[in-house]
Amino acid sequence: MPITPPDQALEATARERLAGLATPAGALGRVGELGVRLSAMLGAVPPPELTDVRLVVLAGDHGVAAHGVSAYPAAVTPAMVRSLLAGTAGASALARAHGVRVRVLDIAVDDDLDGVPVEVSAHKVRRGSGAIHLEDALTAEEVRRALEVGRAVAAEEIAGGGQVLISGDLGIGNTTPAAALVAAALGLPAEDVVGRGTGVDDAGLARKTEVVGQALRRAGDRTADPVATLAALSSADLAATTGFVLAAAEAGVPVVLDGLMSVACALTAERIAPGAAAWFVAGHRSTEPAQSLALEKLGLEPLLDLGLRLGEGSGAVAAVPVLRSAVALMRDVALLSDLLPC
Ligand SMILES: O=C(O)c1ccc[n+]([C@@H]2O[C@H](COP(=O)([O-])O)[C@@H](O)[C@H]2O)c1
Ligand SMILES: Cc1cc2nc[nH]c2cc1C
Repeated sequence: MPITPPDQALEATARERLAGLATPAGALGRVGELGVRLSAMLGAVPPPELTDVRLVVLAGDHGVAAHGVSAYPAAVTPAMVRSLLAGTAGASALARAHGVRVRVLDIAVDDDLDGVPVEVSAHKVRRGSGAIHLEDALTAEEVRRALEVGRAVAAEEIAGGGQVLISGDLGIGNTTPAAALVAAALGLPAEDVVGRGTGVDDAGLARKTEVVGQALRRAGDRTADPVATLAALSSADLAATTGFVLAAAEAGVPVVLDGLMSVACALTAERIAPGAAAWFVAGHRSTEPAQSLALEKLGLEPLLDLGLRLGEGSGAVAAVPVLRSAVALMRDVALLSDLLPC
């Protein structure tokens, strides 16, 4: 589906309102710019209060995790799914602090998740995804299903009243396929995109760079096509995340992007449907180099830069108060013309 950009006329009206506020010209800096963008995206000047912001964490495991690319074992993935469900993960704490709803979905966790509510795995595509340096992450049919799952979940959240969506990720090893997606999209070598993820040492970083390089060579010229790239180099959870952000952009609903996984999928969505990035707000800058490279390509400047590298949607959730600040300024500040005698 083609992307309809945010309303240009509303953006112009919002820009006029910002210029007329009882502040020195430009004094609201990028918060003012965000207020203008949110007005256009949310369809009103001033924009409505953000009372319904929704985080969906799409979890999955990755074949590369068995090849020395992470500082942690794959057993962490199901453990953190349970923690998110219990409300004890980092993103849970931030979401509670900032009034953000959290939904956790098992898209490709390599575990039965016994005892976890069945709806958490209702959209499961498969257990784990292929080790991308040795085999394709997904079949073409699995890519199609994962994209569809992500789209369906976004549609559910929008139908339920979500004004702003956030995609969160969870899965040991996922910074390896995400870095590969960015390298493929930007035509960069492995050395430029690979970071330390959960904190691998120098030997781990070298292994990870080799894995990404091998994966890119294996994918060959399929990287010219974004959907073929998802089959070769991503995972079911990353393909679902791509479908999630794509469907939000198609529906004209803003998405606050998080760290590397969220931004790699946003970049893939922009490759599939040019113009999607107009609906994305960069929540924060991750420490992963590929995230910054992808944000630059998307033309997005992150709101926060706090050295976060947690994932789970945490950086995007931390940025929600900045979005609410932008909305409050657009709504509640007087016009200078109303304060000055004529
Ligand atoms: O959001 C990020 O940019 C980010 C950067 C580093 C690590 N993470 C999280 O850590 C896990 C992946 O790290 P790794 O080293 O196992 O590839 C995964 O669960 C992510 O949510 C997330
Ligand atoms: C403990 C832990 C929590 C996480 N949350 C997202 N990725 C993670 C990775 C680890 C290792």
